[in-house]
Amino acid sequence: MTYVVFPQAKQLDFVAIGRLCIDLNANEINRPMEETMTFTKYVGGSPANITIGMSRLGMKTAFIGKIANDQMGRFISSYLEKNAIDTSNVVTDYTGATTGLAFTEIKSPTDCSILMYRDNAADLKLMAREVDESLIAKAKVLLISGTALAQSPSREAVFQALNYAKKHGAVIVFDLDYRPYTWTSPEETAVYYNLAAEKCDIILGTREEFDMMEQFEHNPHKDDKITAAKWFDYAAKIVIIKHGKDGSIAYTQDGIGHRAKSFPAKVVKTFGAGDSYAAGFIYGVMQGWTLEKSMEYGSAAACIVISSHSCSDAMPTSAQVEAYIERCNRGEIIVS
Ligand SMILES: Nc1ncnc2c1ncn2[C@@H]1O[C@H](COP(=O)(O)OP(=O)(O)OP(=O)(O)O)[C@@H](O)[C@H]1O
Ligand SMILES: O=C(O)C[C@@H](O)[C@H](O)C(=O)CO
Repeated sequence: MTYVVFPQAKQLDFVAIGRLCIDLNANEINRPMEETMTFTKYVGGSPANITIGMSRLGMKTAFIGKIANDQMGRFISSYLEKNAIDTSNVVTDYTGATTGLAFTEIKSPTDCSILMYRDNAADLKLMAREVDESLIAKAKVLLISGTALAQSPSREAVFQALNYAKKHGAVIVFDLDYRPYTWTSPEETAVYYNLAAEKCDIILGTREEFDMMEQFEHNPHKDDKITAAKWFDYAAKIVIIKHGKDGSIAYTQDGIGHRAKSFPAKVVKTFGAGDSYAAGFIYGVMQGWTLEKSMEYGSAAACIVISSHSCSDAMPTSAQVEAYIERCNRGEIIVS
């Protein structure tokens, strides 16, 4: 059963818009930030990570975003280029904005948090007029991510990208990626998330992210099926609700909830799971696979990333995902 039809004639597989930043991941893991002395630098930001993941899986990708006019900004653009991502629409800020930094604290494999430095962040300065219509016109998929909606002018840039994607028939994917620190109030957040979600074909988020969007609605038991059903009255064809290590469920317009098996992982840290899952899942549905197989692929990609130190750098190739699934099937990954 095909739930989403991708415009196959287009030359670019995937373009994402939004956050490009730096992750500084603690080297001394299993201790609090107060006791952490050294960090390793990686490219970060959820949509950037997903694009890197798509590129590693062999897709033709591009990114739309804004970087600071400094060494960090140049590090980000050169990393994207090394990963075969088209950066022609990654523009540079000249107002003195800085690159967002995410210091990650890894207290234990299940207790991780992110300490953000995002004042005057360059990625949120992207303007609607800087979004290249011709790039979106040639893309099969546009991915938006919620954090870029948090402030103007980046918010308008995302809505402009959505207009172009609709005009040119790209499939639109919304990764909710809710990071409270860049928003001013829960009401503002819910309003803009809902406005954007109305336009999207595939919506991916955690239960908690959908709870945030539903704060003015009646879903007392946080029922995934009720959550998903709302979006089928708009543009959605697939709504995925993620539940961490308990896996995920994908709802389709026919009311069916599709579940896939999840895999064991020797977890180093939990962040990055959602980004690698998104890359693996979108890759799968673009190959014409069943939702179950695509979700399984996303889950295996997520396991690889959460078993690693980084998010972006650990994004797997197809060979790595397939090898991981085979190792799991042979019972070689045992989690104590
Ligand atoms: N501990 C785990 N063990 C195995 N698989 C996991 C684990 N945590 C997450 N996953 C896989 O990754 C998918 C996405 O994880 P999760 O629901 O935590 O997303 P997320 O909250 O968006 O991630 P992130 O922490 O990157 O924001 C899950 O559906 C599951 O397949
Ligand atoms: O910007 C953030 O919120 C942190 C990201 O850079 C980090 O890579 C992550 O959280 C992955 O999902």
